[in-house]
Amino acid sequence: MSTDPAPANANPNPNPSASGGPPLPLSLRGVGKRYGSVTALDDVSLDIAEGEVVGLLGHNGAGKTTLMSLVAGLLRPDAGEIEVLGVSPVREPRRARLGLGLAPQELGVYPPLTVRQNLRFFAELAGLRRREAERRIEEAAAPLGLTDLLERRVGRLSGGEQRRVHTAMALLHRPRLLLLDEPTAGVDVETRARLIAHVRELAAAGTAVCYSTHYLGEVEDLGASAAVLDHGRLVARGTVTDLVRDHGEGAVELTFSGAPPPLRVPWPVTRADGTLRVHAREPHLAAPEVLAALGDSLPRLVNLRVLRPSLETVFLALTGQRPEAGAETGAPGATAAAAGPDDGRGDGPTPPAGRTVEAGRHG
Ligand SMILES: Nc1ncnc2c1ncn2[C@@H]1O[C@H](COP(=O)(O)OP(=O)(O)OP(=O)(O)O)[C@@H](O)[C@H]1O
Repeated sequence: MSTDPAPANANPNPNPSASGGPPLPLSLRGVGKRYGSVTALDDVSLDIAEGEVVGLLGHNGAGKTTLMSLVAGLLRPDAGEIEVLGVSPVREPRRARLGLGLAPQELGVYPPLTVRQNLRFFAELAGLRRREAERRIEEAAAPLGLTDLLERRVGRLSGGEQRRVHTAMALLHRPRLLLLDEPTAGVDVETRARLIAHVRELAAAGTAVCYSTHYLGEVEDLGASAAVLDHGRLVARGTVTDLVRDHGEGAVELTFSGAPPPLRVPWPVTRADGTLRVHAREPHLAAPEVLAALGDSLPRLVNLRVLRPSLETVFLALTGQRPEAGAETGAPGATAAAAGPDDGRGDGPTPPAGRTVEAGRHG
């Protein structure tokens, strides 16, 4: 994964509507949502401007799907205000829906019907007349590589092809706000590249896109900015460059056979799921000293990774866990074996809430 890409669509003015411009494609203010005793979203404020792609990041259960469902009017918020192009999906759900397209995480295709019949059905639901619908079907199918599959039954398509059909359905009425909930889950490299290229084209033409994913590389490929949810709270929002500057500490990551040993180094150390992370601004320079500090435990070291500041280390710093789905199986946050204060050298970051410094030498 490369770092510091030039964000193609960073939003210089986060809230044009507040300065008297046209309404934003999406505006959330203090939005909260609970399911019984579970707080799925807590005081979330987020804007998406015309032509902006926002990569919505967060671990399983962070609140991404809930956010999209609220915006699409499928759920009602318990607190706060949502506007889609200036229209409230709570007060005027039908009008708000006209401006948005949603491709939910769960596939919503009808296997016995052909691709064209599936798309036609959704075009009709979106209120398109027959001739217009046929034009839009061709228009949505081509960039997603579906033209040659239009007369095939969806049930006979591969999983990745079905997901492309599912995505095309959300595009038929040319929405100004597009909500894509993990659109590349389970698709191959080619489908992913095609989808990302098309999202970039749509954004270049002015579509605002909220794109949830567990693959951080996609945020950079999309030229997107990022919004990070952690336990229902929006913990970061900005361009990749800004987030890396503000939160992108580096780390030396060590994996051992058996339990990680205690480690005395002049940088903060955290442990999560059997992995030690030594947090240093220049991890490649810290690595030799970290190795030397292992002493008798060195033969048990099975992997060492130098994590240069990137969106991945931003995510780690903010959530305490790796980004990939299923990469971490433990509970969020790191477990402290022994707490100790920062050494005050200034080259190690202060771990955020939810992570505990394990052992830092006082120097
Ligand atoms: N219908 C529901 N009833 C009760 N709890 C729910 C319901 N839907 C979601 N939750 C809970 O709300 C929280 C947020 O879930 P949500 O599906 O929005 O997360 P997510 O970020 O989309 O996760 P994933 O990456 O797994 O799709 C989780 O704790 C989840 O268990």
